Formats: sequence, structure tokens, C-alpha cells
Amino acid sequence: MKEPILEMRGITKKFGSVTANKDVDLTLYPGEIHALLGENGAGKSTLMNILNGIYKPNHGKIYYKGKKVSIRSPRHAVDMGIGMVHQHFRLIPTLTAAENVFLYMPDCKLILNKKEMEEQIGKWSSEFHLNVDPSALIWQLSVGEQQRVEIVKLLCRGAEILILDEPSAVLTAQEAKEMFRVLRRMADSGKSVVVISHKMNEVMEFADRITVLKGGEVEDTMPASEATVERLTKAVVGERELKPHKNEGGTCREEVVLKLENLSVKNDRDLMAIKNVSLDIHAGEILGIAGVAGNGQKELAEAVAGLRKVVGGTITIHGEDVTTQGAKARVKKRVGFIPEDRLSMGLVPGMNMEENRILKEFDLPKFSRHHILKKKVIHDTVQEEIKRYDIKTAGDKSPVSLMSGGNQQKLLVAREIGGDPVLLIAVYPSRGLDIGAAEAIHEILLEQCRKGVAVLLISEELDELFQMSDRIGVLCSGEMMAVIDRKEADYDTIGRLMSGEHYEK
Ligand SMILES: Nc1ncnc2c1ncn2[C@@H]1O[C@H](COP(=O)(O)OP(=O)(O)OP(=O)(O)O)[C@@H](O)[C@H]1O
Repeated sequence: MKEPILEMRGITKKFGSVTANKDVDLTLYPGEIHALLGENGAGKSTLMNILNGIYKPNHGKIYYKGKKVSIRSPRHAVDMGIGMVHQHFRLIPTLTAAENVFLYMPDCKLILNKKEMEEQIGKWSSEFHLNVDPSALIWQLSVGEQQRVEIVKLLCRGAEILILDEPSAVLTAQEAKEMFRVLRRMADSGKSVVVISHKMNEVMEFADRITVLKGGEVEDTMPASEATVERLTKAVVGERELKPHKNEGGTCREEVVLKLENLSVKNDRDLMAIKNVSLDIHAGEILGIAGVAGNGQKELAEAVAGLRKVVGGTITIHGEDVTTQGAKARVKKRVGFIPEDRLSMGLVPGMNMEENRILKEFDLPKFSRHHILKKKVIHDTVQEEIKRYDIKTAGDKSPVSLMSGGNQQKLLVAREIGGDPVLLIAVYPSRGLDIGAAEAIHEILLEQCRKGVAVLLISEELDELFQMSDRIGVLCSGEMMAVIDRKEADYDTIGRLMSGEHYEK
């Protein structure tokens, strides 16, 4: 057996009354991909942030290449050879990939030597098949490409341990496969890779070993070859039985809530992102939208939510033309919106849970009277939702940026449903959620549907779409290829429509 490159022993980290990690042991070997799994708030990011020098543990020791170390900061970590790709990338959009990489180098003088910069990036890029164009501007790159720039940054800096926080959450299935191939090449070259993930199948396919955290402690650790979905599920959610919630149909009413007619919308680059799309959603119906990310889903959701200008066609809600109305009017019409990017669009990271909860409704009689907030009502509402949705807080008055990603998502869903919507737009609602929480969100959406809410569900997971939708529409290059009754749809047909084939019954 090889010597470990890193050992974490008895790591405990507390934030006030919250114990995020308790007596955790983790060993990493050179040449392995090690997956960290666990429910939302289990302490995965905290443990990796300790390794990355962002947090100092209250107790415990870290041994790196056999020597006891104290990691003082992310800079110190990367100097030692430990680098992390965060969920929210740390790149400057208006600079090129090469400029971003070299701003990260300790000796920024290299930035003056453009040729040398590009050669270095080319070397790493070709060694691991990363395919990064050094002269491309970051804002012009896809999320997958930006992620690869982040990886090149760490490689150029000499990283031997690479930590990736939910790297596949923002990638298409194809991109995720390619990314894991890159990670395998890095492991084969002797580097250690730690991947935080919620996707059990992905982890079993790509990792060498898996560690599951629960309530801040190590619940189980195993070679991937010994992992099964049952064993992992048990370690993640415990003995609690998980019932996949399925849309059994029969809730769809006659009344049309949302109607789009020949809708056209542009993206941020002023290119047509949604082209002549027509659809309707009835009360009590879930219309799923399938498609590879980047085919107009974001623009469609934002136009329906009143956040993006419509350049052609109409949007009607309950028979009223709302095409030119903005987001505020949509809130009054009780349109709920769970956006793709919870931290930049859904929540205000610096505000606490209560403030975020009332953001859209603070001026309604429910939460204020004569401009004075009803603090007790707000407090009680949030406490009730914390219980109902099993939200793990970072302290009631702490900013939501300190909550774990999955718990932020639950808070956002709780707020949008708390607004008693007639139409709910849910974009990748289960992204970043553990398997138990994802099922809870599915049940919440179905409950809304039974109450007569019309749901526009955008997802990349075909399993989720087939489980939840009454009908499935497929977007490809901004065009609605077809809208098919779920009972008549199959994975193969939807897959082919997603790649641009035309629908034939
Ligand atoms: N800076 C902080 N201050 C206060 N509490 C924190 C802080 N960082 C994390 N926590 C709390 O520690 C616990 C563990 O959070 P962590 O982000 O490590 O979980 P996670 O397993 O990564 O979850 P997820 O899968 O949802 O991303 C949570 O209850 C979280 O609210």
C-alpha cells in the first residue's frame, strides 16, 4: 500500500453552537479519486475548507506527506500543493483564461510574458486533455470550460491534491463524463482528487474510495467497488425509508394558468435564445422541460418570471396578457420562481433567513402593517418552515451565505411556496440536494400540483422529469421540439429530441 499523502485525524470544527465536523478522520492516497458524500449540512464543505486553509479546526491534526502541518490560509494551502475548485468559480470574467491563471501565480511578473503564459497553459491543457484556449475571455466560455480554467489554475500552481466541490452539479451529462475523465488522468499521474458529490451513481462509477459524512461525523468509508446504492443511501439518510414520489396524474384541471404564444427572447449576448415557443400549463399540471443546459432554459424561465424582456410573442397568465410586465407585477400575480443560481438570483447572501424569507412579501399585510414589520409573525413563519422542510440553519440571525448549499436551496423553495403561488417556475430545483432532500422537494412540488398550482419544471435529469411531469417539452437551440404526454414519452425519444431530431409519432 502506498504511503498516504494526507491524513486528517480527529478534526472537530464548531461554529458557535453548530458542530460542523466532529472527530473526523480522512486519509488520502496519491493516485486516488476520493468522493465525499453526505446529506446537506453534513459538514463536507467545512472539512474541505479546513484542508484548503479557509477554516482552522478547533481540534485535530493534519499530516501532509508524513509531516504535521497547520494550514494557515488558502494561499498557504496552494503553496503546499492543495488547491480547491469551489462551486462558485473565482475567475475574472473580463480577463482571458491565461490572465486568470497567471494572476493566481505567486510571481505575477509572468503576466508580462504572454507567450510564456500561453505555453504553460498549453502544456497542462494537453497533458490532461483539458482543452483550454488561453486567449478566450472567461465570460465567453461555457461553465464546463470555466471549470477547466479553474483546474488549469491549480495545476500551474503545482497542486498535488485537488478538491472539487460538487463539480458536476453545473455540467451537462456529457461534460460531467469528460470532466471525470480529466480527473482520472490526473489521478493516474499520481495526484489525489477529492470530489464532493450528491450523485451516488456518478460516485460509484468514477471514484476509487468513498467516505460518507453524517451530522459532521464519518458514517462509513469504503472502496467504491464495495459500494451499492443501498449501502450509500443508508449511510446518507440513515434507516429512514425513502419513497420516490411520483406524479400519478389526475390533478390537471381545465383552467389554463400560463400560455405562451410564439415567444421569442434574447440571451445576454443579444442572440435569440428562445424562438417562437408556444405552450400552455393548466392548473394542477407539471410541465417538465428537458434539454441540455444552455439551450434556452434560463431565458425561458426568466421571461416567464418577468425578469427578461420579450422580443416577440406573448405571455398570458390566467387570460391576462402580462408580456410587458416586470418581475414585481409577477409577484403580485403570485408567480413563484426558484432560479438556477440560488445565491446570485434567489437569495441575498448577506441577509439572514428571516430577511430573505420576507424579501418578496415584506409590504403585504401578512408581514407588515403601516410599514411596520410584524416581527413575531415573521419569526414564527420561519421557525415553522425550518421544521417543515428540515432546514439546518447556521443560526437564525446568521447570514444565509453561512448555510450549506442544500439548505439554502430548501430555504428558497420554502419562500417561493410560502408565497402561495398559482404558477411555480422551478429551475433545477433538486440541484445540490441530498437524496432525501431531493425527494422532499419532489413531494412539495406534487403537493403544490394537487392544490392546483401550475408548475413549470426545468431539469436536466430525465429521471426527475419522468417521475414528476404530466407532459414533457424538449428545448433544443431555443426551439420547442415537441411537447409529449409523459405516458407516451420514453427516454430514447426525449434524448433524440434533445439532440435536435424532429419528432415523429
Ligand atoms: N461559517 C459558518 N458559520 C456558521 N455555520 C456554518 C459556517 N459554515 C458552515 N456552517 C454550518 O455547518 C454545517 C455544515 O455545513 P457544510 O457547508 O459543511 O455542509 P455540507 O455537507 O457541505 O452541505 P451541502 O451538501 O448542503 O453543501 C451547516 O449546518 C452549516 O450551516
